[in-house]
Parts: sequence; C-alpha cells; structure tokens
Amino acid sequence: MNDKELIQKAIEARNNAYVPYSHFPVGAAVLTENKEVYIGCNIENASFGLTNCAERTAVFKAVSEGSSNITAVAVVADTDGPVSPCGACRQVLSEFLPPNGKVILTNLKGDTETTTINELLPGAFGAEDFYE
Ligand SMILES: O=c1ccn([C@H]2C[C@H](O)[C@@H](CO)O2)c(=O)[nH]1
Ligand SMILES: [Zn+2]
Repeated sequence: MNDKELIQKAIEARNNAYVPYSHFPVGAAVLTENKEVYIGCNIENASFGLTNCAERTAVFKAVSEGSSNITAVAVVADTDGPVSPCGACRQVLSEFLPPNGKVILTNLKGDTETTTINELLPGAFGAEDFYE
C-alpha cells in the first residue's frame, strides 16, 4: 500500500461521510504495522459537539480491531490546500503513531503535504508524561 493507494482509500471513505450539518465531508485511511488499512469518515450529530472526525473514526476502527500500531494516515477534504486536522485528532493520532509516523494531508485537487505527527503536534502530551 503506497501513499497514493492510501489516499484513494481516504477518498472512498469520504463518500460515506455523514455531514447533514456542515456539508463538509472528510475521509481518512490509516495503515497499520501489519499492513492492514482502516478507513474512516466524519460522522456528525444533531448535538454538534458529538461529531467524530474522519481521522479519529479510522484510528478507532483500527484499534478496536486489535491494530493499534499505525504507521501512516491519509486525510482528504475539498479544501483549498491540503486539509489540516483539528487539535483533537492530532492528539489522538499522537497516541497511536510513532513521532515520525507519516501523515499525508491532501485535497480533491491533489495538493498534498506529507508530514509527521510530531510536526503537527510538537510536544504532544503522552503516556510518558505521567507513567513512571
Ligand atoms: O481534519 C478534519 C477537519 C474537520 N473534520 C470534520 C468535522 C466536521 O464534521 C466537519 C467540519 O468541521 O469536518 C474532519 O473530519 N477532519
Ligand atoms: Zn479532528
């Protein structure tokens, strides 16, 4: 699974977005250590704060299937430039990706930024901050 294929999975996931309020569909796909792919879309709610972003949906699907070691994630939306994940998703991604874990941000035009979770959330709060 290369970056382009992972992006394609994210584009397909975007078609399942449940976005009756924002009308802003987002798709994501994560690649796990054991080379499995899990896709996610944003899922909104009439109680707006309960919305789950595409990235978190994909991560939680992977973890709940027993694959918590994520090596890469792709995110796509119809943005001017590459989509920028929200703070909550950056924190959740930092839990399951290594600091140098690949984050591929793109849009429907194909503008792509490939970065790392450490770049997106330097100094993230992590387990090492409170476990001995
Ligand atoms: O990276 C992002 C940014 C936003 N959203 C969703 C949340 C909400 O449903 C909609 C508008 O914020 O887009 C995501 O899923 N991922
Ligand atoms: Zn988010």
